[in-house]
Amino acid sequence: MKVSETGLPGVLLLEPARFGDARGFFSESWNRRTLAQHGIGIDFVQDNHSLSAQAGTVRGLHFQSPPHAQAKLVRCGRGCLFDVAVDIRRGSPTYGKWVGYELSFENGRQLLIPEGFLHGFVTREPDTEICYKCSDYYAPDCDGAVRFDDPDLAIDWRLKGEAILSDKDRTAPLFRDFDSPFIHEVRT
Ligand SMILES: Cc1cn([C@H]2C[C@H](O)[C@@H](COP(=O)(O)OP(=O)(O)O[C@H]3O[C@@H](C)C(=O)[C@@H](O)[C@H]3O)O2)c(=O)[nH]c1=O
Repeated sequence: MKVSETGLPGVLLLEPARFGDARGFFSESWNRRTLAQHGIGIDFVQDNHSLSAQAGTVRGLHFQSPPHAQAKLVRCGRGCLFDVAVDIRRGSPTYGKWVGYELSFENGRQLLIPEGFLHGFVTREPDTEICYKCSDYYAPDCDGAVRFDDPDLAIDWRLKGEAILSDKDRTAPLFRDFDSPFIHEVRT
């Protein structure tokens, strides 16, 4: 397992080992002990899986507020997607900054997104599946969103045409009108 830091402290890129043979490959997609050896001790309680039929489908940018904030460990089960995390911890030196990585069935990469970040993705291929572990249960009352194409966030989604969106995501608030429930904790 290779673990790399990203431009946002706490957001990590994980590359689990793959063991290829004549049949295909084997890979441990999640191993609590291996992650603990890398200092990642998140207690995941829910696995999510969604399919997006068309390339250019955007889901996000989403979060759940405390007390049901979620850390997420994201991977692509089929196809290819561009996965994005945005720091929304007020007072953070990287508040409003984003990172994005291509996660695909081919590359097997995973993105670890802690609490206090927006999460979203765009699919690059038809019939793309995303699988992610969450550290808290779905809590619709704590569900929130920010517009994926917000001009202040200026995320480069590299979309070729119009994004395919849910009604919720189409009407999400702009970042400047968004009152983040997260505060950056300074560790001494
Ligand atoms: C997220 C979620 C949704 N649902 C239901 C609610 C709704 O009827 C249906 C579709 O929900 P949504 O439109 O919110 O699904 P989607 O737009 O895929 O939402 C997801 O987007 C990505 C980017 C995330 O990071 C996730 O946390 C989640 O917010 O599924 C659950 O039952 N459990 C869940 O955990």
